[in-house]
Amino acid sequence: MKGELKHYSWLIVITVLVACVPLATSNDFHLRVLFLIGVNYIAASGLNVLVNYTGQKSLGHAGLFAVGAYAVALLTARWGWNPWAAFAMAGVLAGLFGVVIALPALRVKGPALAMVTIGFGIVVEKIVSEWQDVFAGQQGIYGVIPLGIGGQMFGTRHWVWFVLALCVLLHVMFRYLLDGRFGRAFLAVNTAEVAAESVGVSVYRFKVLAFVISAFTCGIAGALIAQQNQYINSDFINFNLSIFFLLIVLFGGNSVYGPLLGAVVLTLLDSLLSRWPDVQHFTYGALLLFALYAMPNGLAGFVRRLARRFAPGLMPQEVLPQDLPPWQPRSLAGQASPAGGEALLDGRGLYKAYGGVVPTNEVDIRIRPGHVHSLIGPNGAGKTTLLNILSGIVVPERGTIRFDGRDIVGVSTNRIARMGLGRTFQNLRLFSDMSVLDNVKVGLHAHIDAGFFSSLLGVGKARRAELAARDEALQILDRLHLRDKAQEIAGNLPYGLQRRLELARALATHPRLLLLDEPAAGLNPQETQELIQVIARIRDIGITVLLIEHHMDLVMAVSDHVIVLDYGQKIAEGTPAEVQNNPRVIAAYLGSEDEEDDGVNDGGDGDDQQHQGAAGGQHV
Ligand SMILES: Nc1ncnc2c1ncn2[C@@H]1O[C@H](COP(=O)(O)OP(=O)(O)OP(=O)(O)O)[C@@H](O)[C@H]1O
Repeated sequence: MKGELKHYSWLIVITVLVACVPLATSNDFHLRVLFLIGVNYIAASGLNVLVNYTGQKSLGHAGLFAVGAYAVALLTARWGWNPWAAFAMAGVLAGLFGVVIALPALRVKGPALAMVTIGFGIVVEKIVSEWQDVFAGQQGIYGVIPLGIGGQMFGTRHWVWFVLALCVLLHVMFRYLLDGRFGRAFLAVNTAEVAAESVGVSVYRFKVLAFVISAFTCGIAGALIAQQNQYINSDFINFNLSIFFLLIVLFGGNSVYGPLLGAVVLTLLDSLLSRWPDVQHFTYGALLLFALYAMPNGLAGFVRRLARRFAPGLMPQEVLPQDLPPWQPRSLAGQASPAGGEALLDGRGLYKAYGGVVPTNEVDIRIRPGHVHSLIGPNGAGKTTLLNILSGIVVPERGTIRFDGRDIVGVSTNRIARMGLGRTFQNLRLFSDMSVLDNVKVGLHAHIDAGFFSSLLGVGKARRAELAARDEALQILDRLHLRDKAQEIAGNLPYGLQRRLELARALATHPRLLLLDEPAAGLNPQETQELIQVIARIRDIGITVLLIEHHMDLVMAVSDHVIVLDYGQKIAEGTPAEVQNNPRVIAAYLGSEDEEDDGVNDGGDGDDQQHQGAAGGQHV
């Protein structure tokens, strides 16, 4: 991990300094502010995963804070639970509520998601203020039992030390989690959901997980407030609290350190302005606007930019290993290929319509292992739709697909990717804010043996798996001559290299079958020549390829087998030479008076479809 020693040295120094504050002062107000900074950091540390990493903006997390606060209140004051057990249960219950609000979040995005979370916050607010019998509304629940050790309840100092210890623990755990496989997957879901699915990341699972993590930390924060005050009432739970939490993470910025910066600055500001509530709300609004406008990456991003500019030595830069052996795809070793003439992928009678347009019309497709297959056809012939069907992005209305002996119609894209079907996209879908190396590491996601808890705790196994993934990602980059770009931001690469990076990411999934959607689009002639060699090398290492291309030179140079689509129907297939001389193919590309009579365009409402010949020079 980057700058490990330096990080822990700083962490120890800061922790010791903060821990000394309660010894140096007995001023209750100052200690209370310190305690609140810690509580707000705890709430924001999980919300950071949801908002900044996964891109899900929530305006209802006061509701989850309430779940934690009322859980400890009811469990200890009403039902006599041990305060530690109640504290732990508060986090668990809030986590479960996180699943509840995650479910609508899987269907809606952006402003609609914000509305759903606001709705949740309002419902909780109403319940705790109106359901007097249980939650006692504004009057509140007294007698909440605080935490303590050996029968001694925590005093103000102990609370500060306890919250400090929790903050340090959460910081270390989130740093492990977010620097590894899970952090990359959250960011991937945020940047390009379809691409994340295509490399084996379940968007569904990671969105739910992010909600659960954020709910857990907000629940813990609520429990801390209720137990420290020994009291909770409905006035604590309001929309402003949700805004405050969101503001901390947006203002803090997209980094493990963001919530800390946000919590320190905004809690101090909150304490300073608490005497003037009107100015307080105005200031929050102004800060939010300022943060979004001037610091799109928050305070952490701003500090990072300053450090890069004025003190680059402070920025940790991972030292990458040199002289790694050439890459060999692990998953192919020892895997039996389908025997003899058996197809690796066998699609039959595939049909998909969009209204009157039928881009896939009763198509049969057989992909033989170890061969390069090309899928060609005029613009709008249905090539990308067919690729989307094969990779699970589009579900066909009819037809069957067997991949490697298993039926994959209706199976999620991420599961199909894990079975060994990798792909690239016609319009690049890189994780453009991540480094080149991290893009490839996301490709390796399903092959990194590090579960949630071992990643969170940074156990040896997870860290070794991370290092192995880094080395393998470098080997793949080396194979595609991108090794020297490993630490650059993917979105900053020239277009041709971005295309190559997408190919590297797809290779990292250890595909048995690789689908390439117009891999030469936008490449110059030299890059296209290099791509021909790359595809041949991919085939030589045992990966079967199906590619869509308009560049006929490339198709003819690399293909063992060519399939031609027109108006959603397969009109020809065979060797490049056979297809090249097929009159139906020539007619489809150049147009022919006999077209109508040939029945080539019988599929769907062909007349409605835009049917253009291939671009100049792309004749068969
Ligand atoms: N989600 C969709 N909704 C409606 N129509 C769609 C959708 N996806 C594809 N189509 C239509 O299906 C037809 C085939 O599109 P597709 O992208 O599969 O063709 P293509 O052969 O890959 O074209 P190109 O070579 O231009 O990329 C087009 O008419 C397109 O507008």
